[in-house]
Amino acid sequence: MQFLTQPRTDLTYSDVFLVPSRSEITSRTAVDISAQDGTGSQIPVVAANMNAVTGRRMAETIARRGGLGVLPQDLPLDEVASVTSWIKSRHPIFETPLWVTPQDRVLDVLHLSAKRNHPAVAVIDDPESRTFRGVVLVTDVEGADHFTSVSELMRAPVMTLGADELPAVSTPMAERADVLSELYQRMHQAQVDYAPVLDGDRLVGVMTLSGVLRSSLYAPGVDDQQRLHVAAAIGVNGDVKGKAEALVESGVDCLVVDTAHGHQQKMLDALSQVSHLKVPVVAGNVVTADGTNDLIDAGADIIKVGVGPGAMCTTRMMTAVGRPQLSAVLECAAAARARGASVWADGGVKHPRDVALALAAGASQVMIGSWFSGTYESPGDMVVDSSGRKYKENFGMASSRAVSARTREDSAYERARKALFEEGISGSKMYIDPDHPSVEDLLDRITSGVRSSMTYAGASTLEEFHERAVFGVQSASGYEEGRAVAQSW
Ligand SMILES: NC(=O)C1=CN([C@@H]2O[C@H](COP(=O)(O)OP(=O)(O)OC[C@H]3O[C@@H](n4cnc5c(N)ncnc54)[C@H](OP(=O)(O)O)[C@@H]3O)[C@@H](O)[C@H]2O)C=CC1
Ligand SMILES: Nc1nc2c(ncn2[C@@H]2O[C@H](COP(=O)(O)O)[C@@H](O)[C@H]2O)c(=O)[nH]1
Ligand SMILES: [K+]
Repeated sequence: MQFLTQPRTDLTYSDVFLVPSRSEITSRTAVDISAQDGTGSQIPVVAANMNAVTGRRMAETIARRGGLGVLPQDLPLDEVASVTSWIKSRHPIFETPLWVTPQDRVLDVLHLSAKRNHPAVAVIDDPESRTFRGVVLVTDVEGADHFTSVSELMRAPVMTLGADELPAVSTPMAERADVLSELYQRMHQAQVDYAPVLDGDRLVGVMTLSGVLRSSLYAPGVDDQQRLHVAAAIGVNGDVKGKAEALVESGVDCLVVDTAHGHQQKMLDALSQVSHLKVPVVAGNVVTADGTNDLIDAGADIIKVGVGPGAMCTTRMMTAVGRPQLSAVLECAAAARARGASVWADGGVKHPRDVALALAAGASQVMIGSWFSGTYESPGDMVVDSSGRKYKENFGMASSRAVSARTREDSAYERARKALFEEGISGSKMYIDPDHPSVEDLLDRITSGVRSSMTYAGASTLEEFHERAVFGVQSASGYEEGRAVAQSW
């Protein structure tokens, strides 16, 4: 990468733009956006290890589209093991259905319908047999009496699919896309946007119309047994070796050792406890070449970069410590690349352009928290405000809310002591974008933005994107000029 003119100050994403250059790439779909950092991610997007961001649904959904979810360090080990085995039992192509039984009520359907962006909930006899009975449309339950039973509203689906009609995950991508594009046409013509997938009379999945399209475009992120992959985080305290080994034993594919100040002795000690593990080890957070080199020396494969850019983060206001994120990524990526290691750019991403900039600056992947918390798939409950807008609550991992939950078992004194060092906000409303309510909608926007950005630079891989990128520094009005104008001036 290069700058048009060498900057004299540290910069963040909004401070820069990318200059287009001559391109031989004929289509935005012809570029490869898989991450080359040993994680097997097919798109360079990671869901952050934050309690309000990544749970089982987020990790599953993002892996099906080629990204990676990191389960937070606050989940007990047995819970991580159960979530991991659940994710690994999900189908890499069929979407996971929301289901109720005929005895359930409208209330149950309404509660479930906020969990995924599906237009219907399947009805099965019972969770063991999973014998398929019909569907309840979300539009049918809206406005219905909350205690009406599912059996009264249930209807036959317009279309069902046999599991053997759909391609297997081992089917080559081009062949898979052919089958799925035909299926898309069939569903579109029949005006069907939701089809249960059956094996005999057993419900094994669903395909939504947008899911069919996505499965033809995105390859899932899988382990060596073709099961969806997942990462998990640990902190630097306690029995790091024991915890890390237990996570890997339970099937976690990538380990993230995470603390606010990654360039500290406790982190180096923690890394010495986990470098024998046969999964990629990510460590952070740091913002300097020195920090990057020390963590690589201690055994990390991937360095997580970012102090203070996070939307829930008050570190810079509390301590003045951190560094504008683009410069942090540039410096750490250069250091890591010189050692054959990689960096993840963590925090501060609000638009697809920020992802493109981090990748152009040399990151192998980009970690996103708050933006993803305002989606159907994040773990929080959907709340409706007084004006009828839907939102979810988000909070920082160093906020009093997270710290008081994390230190539940400590003595009152220890809890009070730890509560003093609050570096995050406890309550933030993340509104659901009505046009892009699902994390998959956000992934569509991010990946199409990145693909397009790469072709403007004439790059067919992320490696070439980093090599060819030309950055310019812009004024605040330069940034403003790039924004769309929603009404006349
Ligand atoms: N990327 C970022 O900018 C930041 C991210 N976070 C996130 O918050 C979560 C909690 O992290 P964390 O607060 O590190 O908690 P951890 O539970 O991981 O513990 C951090 C340990 O490091 C010690 N420590 C020494 N110096 C510092 C320091 N400057 N800041 C924090 N701990 C320090 C602490 O000791 P003692 O308590 O005795 O001081 C404690 O033992 C993580 O998910 C982290 O990623 C938090 C802040 C910034
Ligand atoms: N200083 C703090 N940083 C935090 C806290 N919780 C999370 N984080 C960091 O933010 C990123 C995600 O950034 P976002 O802009 O996408 O939300 C996350 O991965 C952490 O590194 C916190 O309480 N304080
Ligand atoms: K911030």
